[in-house]
Amino acid sequence: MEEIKQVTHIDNVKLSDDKKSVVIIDQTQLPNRMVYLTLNQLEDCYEAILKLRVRGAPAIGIFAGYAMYVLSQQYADKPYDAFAAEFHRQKEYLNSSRPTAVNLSWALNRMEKVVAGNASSGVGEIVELLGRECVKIHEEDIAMCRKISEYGLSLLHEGDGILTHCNAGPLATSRYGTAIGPMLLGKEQGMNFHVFSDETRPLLQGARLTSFELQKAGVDVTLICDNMASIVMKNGWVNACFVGCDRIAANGDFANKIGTSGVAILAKHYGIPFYTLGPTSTIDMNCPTGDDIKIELRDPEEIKEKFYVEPMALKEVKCYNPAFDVTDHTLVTGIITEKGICYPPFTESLKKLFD
Ligand SMILES: CSC[C@@H](O)[C@@H](O)C(=O)COP(=O)(O)O
Repeated sequence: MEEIKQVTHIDNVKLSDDKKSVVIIDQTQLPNRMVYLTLNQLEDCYEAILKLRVRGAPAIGIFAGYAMYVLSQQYADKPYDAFAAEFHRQKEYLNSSRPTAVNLSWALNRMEKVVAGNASSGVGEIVELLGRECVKIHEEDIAMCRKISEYGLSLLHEGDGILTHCNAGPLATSRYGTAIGPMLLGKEQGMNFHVFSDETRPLLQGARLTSFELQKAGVDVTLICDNMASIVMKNGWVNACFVGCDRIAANGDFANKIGTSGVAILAKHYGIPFYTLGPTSTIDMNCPTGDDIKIELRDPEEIKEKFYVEPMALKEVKCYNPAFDVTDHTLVTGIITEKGICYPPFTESLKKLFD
C-alpha cells in the first residue's frame, strides 16, 4: 500500500497528465488498498459515482466537472448545436447517478453554463474554457475547505472531544475537508483533540475513511459503532459534534449521511453543540426545507452482504436502505461555511451569505 505522506495532500480526484482522463482513488477499496482508476468513458464515470468509488458531496461535484471536460473532448469535432446537445445529454445522465448532494448538479450546471454562454465561440475554444472551469471548481473547493477549517477550529479548544459521522475529510472534498478540516488544521498547529468516529453503517465511511485519514494525520481517533454515540456523550467525552452535509435547505434543515439526525438528537439531549460544516455550494436556496430534499435509496445488498464474509441476514428479508437523512434546523447550533458561521434563525443568516 502506497504510504500516505500528508492526508491534506491526497489527490482523490485529478486530471491525467494528458487531460484525457479523470483519475480517482477508488474509495471502495480503502483502507486496505490504494487503487487509482483512470476514467474516460461516460458509463464508467456514472458507475464511479453510483458505487461510491468517488464520494462525498464536494468530491462528486469536482469529479463531475472534470468528467464533463474529459468527455467533451471526445465529440469536439461536432458543430456547436450537436456538441451542446450531446453535452446536455451526458450532463443529465451523470446528474441522475445520485440525487441528494446538490454539489453534483451545481458543478454540472456550472459546466453547462460555459457551453451555453459561449455559443458564438468555436467548439475547440469552448472545450478549453471547460478545462479551465473544472480546474476552477476544484481550486475554489480547496480554498473553501481551508476557510471552513479555520472557522471550525475557532470553536475548538485544546483537548476537546469531537464526534463525527460518515466522512467529510480530504477524501470527500479537497485537501483539508470540511467537518474533519478543523482537526487536521489544529493538529498542524500543535493542538490535540480526541475524535470519535462513528463507523457509519452500512457502508462504513467512518471506519474505512475517517478513522484512516485521522490516524494517518496523527490525530487521536477512536472508532465507535453508531449505537455507541450516546454512551461517549453521556461519559462527557464529547464537547462538540462536527458533521458534513450534502444539501442544506434555505431554512437550515440539511441532509447528510443516514444517522446524522440521530447524532443531532443525542447531542441536544446531552447539551452538546452540534455543527454542520460545508461550502456554500452545498446550500440550496431553491430548496425551502428538508422535506424538499430527495433522499437516495440504495441497494439492500449493502445492508445484508457487503463487507461481510457471509450474508448477515436472510436473502428474502426486506430492507430499507436510505443513504441520507435530514437533520432538523432546530437541532443545529451553527452552520460553518467558508464565508463564516451562520447561527439561527438560519432563514436569515443563510440568505445573507448570498446577498
Ligand atoms: C464533505 S462531504 C459531506 C457529505 O457528503 C458526507 O458527510 C456524506 O454524507 C457522504 O455520503 P456518501 O454516501 O459517502 O457520499
